[in-house]
Amino acid sequence: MFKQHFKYYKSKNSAPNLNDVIDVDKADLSKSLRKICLPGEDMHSSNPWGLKPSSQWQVWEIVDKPGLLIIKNPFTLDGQRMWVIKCLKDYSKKPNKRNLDALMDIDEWAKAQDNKEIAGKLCWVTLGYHHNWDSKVYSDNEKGHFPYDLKGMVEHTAKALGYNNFQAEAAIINYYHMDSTLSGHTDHSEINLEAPLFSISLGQSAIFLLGGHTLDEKPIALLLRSGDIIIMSKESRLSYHAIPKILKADSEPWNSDTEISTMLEKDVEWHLFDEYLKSSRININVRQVLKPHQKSVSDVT
Ligand SMILES: O=C(O)CCC(=O)C(=O)O
Ligand SMILES: [Fe+2]
Repeated sequence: MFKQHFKYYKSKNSAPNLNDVIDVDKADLSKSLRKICLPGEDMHSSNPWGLKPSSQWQVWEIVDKPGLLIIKNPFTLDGQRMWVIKCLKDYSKKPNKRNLDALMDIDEWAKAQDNKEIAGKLCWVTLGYHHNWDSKVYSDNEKGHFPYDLKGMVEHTAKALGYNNFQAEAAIINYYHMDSTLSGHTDHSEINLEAPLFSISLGQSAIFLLGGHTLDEKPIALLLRSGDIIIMSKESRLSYHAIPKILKADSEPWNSDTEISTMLEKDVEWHLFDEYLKSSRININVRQVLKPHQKSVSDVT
């Protein structure tokens, strides 16, 4: 079931029909979505993470997939730009682990940008407890610094949803091009499988499939736009999911002309990032690894 749907949406020969794709911007699909009222206290105060006050967020649960939540782009224009720049320029530097390490020694995204071929080869970066792509096991010896800013933004978002004790301890940044896909998988390496998983989309749009605990269950398809945050919690935390297709964005909230960016003058390099985003999507996938009182992976007390 899951694989058929993946193949259908991935198909390059014929453009897939998007009628069944849940889109939070389409009122007629509202029966697929249930509005969530935030249990956390309203976070009015301005924050350093480029997020609008949580009283302005629109949060939905997918009716057929309890525990799968989507926050429709809660970022300001500058907030989106800030996270794009962090993902491309800061987090892609050593000593963070990157797929580029196996390919070349290059360390500056801006330098790599002079050479489009190199910039295009950046596929993933891991932060904090590094995801081990082979063993899929986290280890205390394979742990880097988890950026304070990303930790702050995700834990702030978690609190707004009522997850007061969420700890951001591991992240994968995925860099997609228009023909990239991510096949069906579950994320089950974390010791703490009760903690939700936070996933932030930037740049071009994507079709996200979420099925059940086996590949036999029919997946739902959800359209993810730049700025959207999905949360995989409860029954959906261990469900199969995939990205079968990257779609051209119907708008560019990272270039909104209704909001004035204060970064425009400051960041003369923005055009480099803007150029990259024209044909790319970035996903920040954040997990808690440890149980509440655990100090390390090896702490079994
Ligand atoms: O790109 C996405 O939205 C999903 C990424 C994902 O599932 C993962 O990194 O485990
Ligand atoms: Fe995943």
